Amino acid sequence: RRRRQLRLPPGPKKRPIIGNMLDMPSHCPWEVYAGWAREHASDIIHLGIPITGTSIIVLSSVEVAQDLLDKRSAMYSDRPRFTMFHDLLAGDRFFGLGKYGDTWRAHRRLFHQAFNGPAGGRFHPHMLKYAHDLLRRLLEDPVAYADHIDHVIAANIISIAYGVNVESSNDPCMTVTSSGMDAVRSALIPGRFLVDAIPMLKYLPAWIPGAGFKRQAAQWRQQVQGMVDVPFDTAKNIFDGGKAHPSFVMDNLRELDEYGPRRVQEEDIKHAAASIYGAGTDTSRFTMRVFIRGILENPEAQAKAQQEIDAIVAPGHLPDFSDEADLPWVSACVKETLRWWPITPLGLPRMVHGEDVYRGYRIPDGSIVFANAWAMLHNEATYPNPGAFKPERFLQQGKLNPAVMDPRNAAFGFGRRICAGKDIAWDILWIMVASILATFDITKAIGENGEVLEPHTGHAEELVDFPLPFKCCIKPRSRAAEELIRSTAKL
Ligand code: HEM
Repeated sequence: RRRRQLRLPPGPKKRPIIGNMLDMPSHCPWEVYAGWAREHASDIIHLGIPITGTSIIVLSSVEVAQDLLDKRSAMYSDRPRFTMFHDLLAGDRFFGLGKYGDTWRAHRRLFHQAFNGPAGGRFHPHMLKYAHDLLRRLLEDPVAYADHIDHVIAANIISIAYGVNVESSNDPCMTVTSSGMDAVRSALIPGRFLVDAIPMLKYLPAWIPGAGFKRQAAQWRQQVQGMVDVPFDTAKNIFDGGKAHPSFVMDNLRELDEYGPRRVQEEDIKHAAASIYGAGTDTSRFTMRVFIRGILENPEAQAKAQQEIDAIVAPGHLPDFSDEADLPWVSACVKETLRWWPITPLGLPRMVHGEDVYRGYRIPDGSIVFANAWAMLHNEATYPNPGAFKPERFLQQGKLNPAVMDPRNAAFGFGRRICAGKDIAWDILWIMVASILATFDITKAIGENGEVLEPHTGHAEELVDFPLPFKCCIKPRSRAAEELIRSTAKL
């Protein structure tokens, strides 16, 4: 009872019954939340809607996020449930959005074995091959750069997950996964389905007028099933035919063959593999788009990174992972990309289990918690002039400056549910950024009358926040760069 008398964290004034219902931002909520945190001088704020029983906590500093999501992870590691997505579509099969329980633990373990730290190095040859494929595509058709990034990232992730080589966007592995992701994205749009606010509606029969969401859910369920089954079955057929390319699925199938289902289950391999695609594709491809957008803001950074590459990488060669330690400018560009425009600005939501007390404030049981990565990565005190794309902020005397917070500490989340692919995500981004900087100049597009076209600032706010495609000019740096790209081995 004493706990219940404690104050909630500060936040915008609540009206009777509806609380903050009318305050809920529909546009860039991360910026609005950061403004409220400043206004109330508190890096933990609360929003509530008593009539629906909704309680939202927003964390705006790395310190509070670590205190709660890391140090009290037993209470803060679950995800909220959305009736449309969880009950009618996908259940807990995608562990990143699923319950904090045994399935999550089993899938997370498989990820850990495959991707954490040095383990992810096994996939460097895949990443290098696809980075070179991107260069070839950019050379042939630079205008469609965004499509090439989308294709190559998706193909790269499929090859890491399944060991299947997809060359064209019409490959069934590519079309089913992309259609499955469309369904996942659509089902998770906040506020789109009444059934998320009134879960009882899920019991309506599908034929009843007004129950169109159930028919929609049935169609999306099939798309999601295709995304889970088709690439896995393709990989299994190749594996059963006696070939095994290094990949998440084939490595685990081999383990299943050797040790039986004691250590790993086929269903877990299959669903965890779908999570690699589900969680890794949009995040990585949109972050690459942010990189291109950022470089347009700061041509000097591009020139500096290129000078560094020219000094370190031998003529006639492209950057490789072994160059990473000697290319701090390239790493600074990737860090600044993650900081400048975090594509998951509010991370992925958590749900609190049990009443908690923090800094004298009451955190109600069942609250939804957002770690506002955008606020942390745009904090003036940590990153002066945060709205500018300035990779140099991470450098001191030509080296990475350890005193400046690594944006990975916020961009990939916190605690036990921190991004399970953060190490390979970094590697995929790093090698693509290094390869592009080594061979291309990216500049603003030129209009018909020779005028410089400023890239628009439009962005899409879905599950992730990302720049809508913008025009730019991507040209090989020299004849030698062009020849180097043409000389790379085809997939
Ligand atoms: C730039 C690329 C990426 C960004 C910015 C990113 C960001 C995030 C964030 C913010 C979370 C939520 C963490 C939390 O709740 O605290 C997350 C979760 C996750 N990410 Fe990533 N991610 C990226 C790439 C990837 C890749 C390539 C993979 C797969 C190989 C991946 C797999 C996952 C999974 C499975 C989860 C759920 C973890 C769990 O709930 O236990 N991510 N990611």
